[in-house]
Amino acid sequence: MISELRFYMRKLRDVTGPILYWNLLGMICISLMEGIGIYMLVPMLSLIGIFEMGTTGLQLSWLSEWLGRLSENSQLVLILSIFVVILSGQAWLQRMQTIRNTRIQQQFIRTLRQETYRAIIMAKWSFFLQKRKSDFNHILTTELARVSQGTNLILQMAASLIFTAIQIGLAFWLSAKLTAIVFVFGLLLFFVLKKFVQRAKQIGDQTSELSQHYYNGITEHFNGIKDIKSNMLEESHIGWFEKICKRIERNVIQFSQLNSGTQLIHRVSSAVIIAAFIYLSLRVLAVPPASLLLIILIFSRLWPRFTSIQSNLEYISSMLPAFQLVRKLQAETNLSREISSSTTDTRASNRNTEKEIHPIQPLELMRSIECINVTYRYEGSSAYSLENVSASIPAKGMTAIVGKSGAGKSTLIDLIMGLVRPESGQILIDGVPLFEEQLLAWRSSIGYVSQDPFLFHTSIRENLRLVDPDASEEQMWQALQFSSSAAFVRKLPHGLDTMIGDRGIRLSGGERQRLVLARAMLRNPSVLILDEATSALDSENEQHIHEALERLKGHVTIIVIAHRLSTIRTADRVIVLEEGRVIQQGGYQQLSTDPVGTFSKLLNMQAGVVGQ
Ligand SMILES: Nc1ncnc2c1ncn2[C@@H]1O[C@H](COP(=O)(O)OP(=O)(O)OP(=O)(O)O)[C@@H](O)[C@H]1O
Repeated sequence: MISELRFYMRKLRDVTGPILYWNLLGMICISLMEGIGIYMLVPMLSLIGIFEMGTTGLQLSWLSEWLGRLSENSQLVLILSIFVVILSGQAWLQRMQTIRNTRIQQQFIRTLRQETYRAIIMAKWSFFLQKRKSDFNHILTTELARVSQGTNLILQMAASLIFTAIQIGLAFWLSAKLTAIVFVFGLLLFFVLKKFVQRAKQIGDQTSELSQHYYNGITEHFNGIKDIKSNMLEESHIGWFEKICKRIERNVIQFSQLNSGTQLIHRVSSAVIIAAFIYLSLRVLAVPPASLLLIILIFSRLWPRFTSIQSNLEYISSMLPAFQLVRKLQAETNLSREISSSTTDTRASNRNTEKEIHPIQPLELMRSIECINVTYRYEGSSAYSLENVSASIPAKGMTAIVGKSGAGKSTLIDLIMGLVRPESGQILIDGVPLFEEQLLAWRSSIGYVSQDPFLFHTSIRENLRLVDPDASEEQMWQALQFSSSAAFVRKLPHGLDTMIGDRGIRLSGGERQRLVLARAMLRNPSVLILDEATSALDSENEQHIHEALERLKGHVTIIVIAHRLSTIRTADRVIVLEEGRVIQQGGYQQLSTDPVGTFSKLLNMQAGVVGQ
């Protein structure tokens, strides 16, 4: 727990720099002023005649001597004026301090947010394969919000500690003996209540776990809403939701019970201690009433500070799991960084991020992509998804990868794109092994169109400009024409400015894929990889895509994961995969006429299905 706090305090200092020390200095001023303001009550009370400063044993004779030179009225006006000036100044400083605290907190949390987001997004693809995406959403929203709240509490706690130290100092000056007694009682209570702080941490752990559960659950439910509705699974999901909501409620109440419990103990003990003090002072020690008033004054200033420190400690402990989660995720992502040189450094990310991410010169594929004895299995899986795969993909030609579902087509593509690395074997680009250093250059030369194409919830224009912010209107229409999307985009209510995605126009799977194809082409890729949609394209669209690919042949290296073998009639090369192995490769004509080969069987099967 302490190491966690120390880590974040160090980070806070690194992020905010000297402003943090100014903040601490401000706190000291404020507490001094507050303390002086409050303890000025003593001379004021003595003026009113409630008690004699001398009788309290205070070292204030110089003050009373000095004041004695003024008339009684001037004394009162002077003291009250100083009182108002000090407390107003303190209020003004307090305001500045609050604003500075917010600045520090926001700067820190913004940095942490950017750092975490950057670290996640720069991680390797294999990292994402092992993680639930909703965990990232959860950490970037809920847990970071808790960290932000926790940071605020830490700053408050630092203020509280400084205030308390100064108050103790001032109180010591007024009466060392009394202060020491109050202080010892405070410390005693702190040790008695230590286990409450540990319990707060346990409740905080549960909070993190529950909110992660909640987040994952709702993300999954809304992703699968169509299945839920069509299979009438609403009730079971509502049941789950109600259960988790009740657990969250219980968790929050538990913390409130704990926190209010320690507050109660503090208050009750405060009443008991002060009553005991008064009794002892009056009956046993016969302390004069003026000193008694001073006891109450000191006690009433110090005790609430102890209470708030205890309460703050409990809150911070309950937030610590959020700090731990963020730190753990950052550590994991740093280990899974795509390229060791790509930075997650805060200062670097604050600079021109755009340039830092894209300074890469794309590669130009000239001869071929060769897979040599490539073997791969997913982490945690005992079975190989690809075993000893050797295949050749000629540059500027069209290569089709075919095979049944689960044969390993997507895995092979991921390896070729360098998204995952082979367990053994090599991928050669123009005869050169695909090393980490070239990875981004290689990937930036690839245009990839996935089976389930992704478009952002914004206009078509913005979606296209993602890959080339300077693309002209003409270039965009050319790309749309090429992917046979131009006709349907023209018919949309606002053409290129039509909003698409969740709350915009709903496009069909085929239309989405063609738009993503247009986007990929705007990038002018050296290699185009198309994971053909299994069902999204009707025969007319399929024909359009086929024509488009034909037009590209000879200029761009095309790799198609083909589910419909009719699209690849003109492929220069076909690679047939089965259970992670290459069982055939060659030209379309050659393989389709091989009567015993798997490819001709697949062709016959599809022809049979189509013919029915
Ligand atoms: N993330 C993963 N973790 C573990 N195993 C996986 C993962 N992704 C795929 N696999 C396994 O690897 C094998 C190859 O999968 P892959 O997705 O490459 O096949 P595919 O030919 O592309 O299938 P489809 O045509 O259905 O997309 C399958 O047995 C699959 O279960």
